[in-house]
Amino acid sequence: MPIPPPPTAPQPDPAAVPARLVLQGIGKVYPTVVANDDIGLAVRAGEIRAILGENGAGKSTLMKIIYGVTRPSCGRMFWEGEEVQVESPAHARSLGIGMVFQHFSLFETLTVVENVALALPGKPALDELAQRIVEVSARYGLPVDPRRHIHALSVGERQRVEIIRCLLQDPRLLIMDEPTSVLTPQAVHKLFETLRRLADEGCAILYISHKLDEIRALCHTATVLRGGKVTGECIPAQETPASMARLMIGKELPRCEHDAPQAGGEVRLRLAGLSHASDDPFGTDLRDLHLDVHAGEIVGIAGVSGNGQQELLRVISGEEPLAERFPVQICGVEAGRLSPGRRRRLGMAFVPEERLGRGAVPTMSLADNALLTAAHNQGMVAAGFLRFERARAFARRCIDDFNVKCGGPAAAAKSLSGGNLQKFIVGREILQAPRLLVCAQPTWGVDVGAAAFIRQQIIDLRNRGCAVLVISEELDELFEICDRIAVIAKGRLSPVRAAGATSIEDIGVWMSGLWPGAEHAADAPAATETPHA
Ligand SMILES: Nc1ncnc2c1ncn2[C@@H]1O[C@H](COP(=O)(O)OP(=O)(O)OP(=O)(O)O)[C@@H](O)[C@H]1O
Repeated sequence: MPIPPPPTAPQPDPAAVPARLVLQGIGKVYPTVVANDDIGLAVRAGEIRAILGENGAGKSTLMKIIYGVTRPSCGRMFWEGEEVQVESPAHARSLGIGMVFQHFSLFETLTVVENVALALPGKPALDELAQRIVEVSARYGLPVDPRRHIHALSVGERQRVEIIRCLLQDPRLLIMDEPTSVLTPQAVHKLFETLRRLADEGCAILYISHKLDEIRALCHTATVLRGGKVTGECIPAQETPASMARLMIGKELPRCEHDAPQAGGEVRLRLAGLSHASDDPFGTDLRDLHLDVHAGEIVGIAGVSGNGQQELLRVISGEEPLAERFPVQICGVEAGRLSPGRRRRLGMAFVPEERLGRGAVPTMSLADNALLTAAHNQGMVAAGFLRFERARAFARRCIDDFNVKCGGPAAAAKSLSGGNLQKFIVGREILQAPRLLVCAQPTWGVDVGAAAFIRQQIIDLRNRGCAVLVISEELDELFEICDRIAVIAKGRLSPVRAAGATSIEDIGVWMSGLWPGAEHAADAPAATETPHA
């Protein structure tokens, strides 16, 4: 992703500006872990402060305490000089605290406008509110349609709803927990302009992100957490991404090692003229997609969220079977009508973009979540009986090999920090030694050290002969790991280019639907492929 320009807002003079929020000695103890330990922190009007830390460092817990979602085990909190105990999110909102969550807090069966109405005091008229949503979304470059149902939105679109809902409340302290993880570069740019404007108007902002470039470009100050404790502070503009990564993880960042792809591998995934009408009236129809992914290569599909990625993933995974067999071919088998389980038995593994709900069942243990996708090929079923000890052992391997910080195989999926759950899900799929891995946003919300580790695991898997398809909005990531890259826009697939023969800038232009020959795309189909390298 291109680095947005440095902050234009002057850094507030700490002596002159009163602290809006002060925390003293905040602690939070869960049964298996001390999530926050004696945390002190202050944020002033007009200040944008980053909260940095590895997955599981305690950032979200601290933000949930400020927003009244979780009670601290100890410590004191002062809001504009007065000591407060925030009882609930409604209480936080009445003080002027708004929060954009990492995991969406939206009701799936309600529309955008109904969700927003729930967060506002009183009973706002829905038509008027819908109009305000349209205005705010246009002003801040966060397009959403207020009449759509949440379940029909991509994660990127849901995140826009969360941000708009927050902005409509005119917050005096805005907490953003990884707000840009699935936004496009243009939307990130717009969001930063908005945040700078809010800060200029006196709003204090606490900003959590694993994207160190963004933190350098946006934030005036940063507090670093490690193991639940404050381990340092810095001024991001005076640091490099590498020096901030060192502050966070306490060591140098590993670099991915990427050899040339193996030539001539067999086709493990073929889309053979895949067309599919979305059953959601606001969804994107897939139009005549052609793509081959070979053993021993990683193919990336870039694109702005909401351009057919969700529909494509459902059709490939089998969540939405087709009427015909041939348009989706997995490991040589025409699989368009097969169930997800049958496709997995052909050798496919799958990392969906939503980790809670699709990737894992929040209330189930990690061991039970391992059973859900790995039962058959990891010997967890014998004579019709489930072998729970095998599920526990496999979950333990995922935890150990992917360095998942958690209470063990019996921990509920929802008790893990976002990045740790992502590591678990990616580990669960990779450790099944698939012949084809399809993954969406594989490092969403994962800290820099763990993201580098996951990318290396994907590359190693490809080196062992697996075919990998990665669907992601992170162009940097796609260029780091992919051998070939295509773009999906308005349900069509661009030509596929060798990653070394194209650039982030070209792919960025293609993401708006403008690739060579695209002007004829409305009538002419078949995106052509460059030969497999
Ligand atoms: N409800 C809970 N029950 C038990 N443990 C929890 C719960 N919520 C969080 N934890 C644990 O507290 C620790 C801190 O988690 P937290 O979500 O605050 O980390 P984080 O820094 O926000 O991580 P990430 O960057 O991955 O989102 C983790 O070890 C997590 O497993």
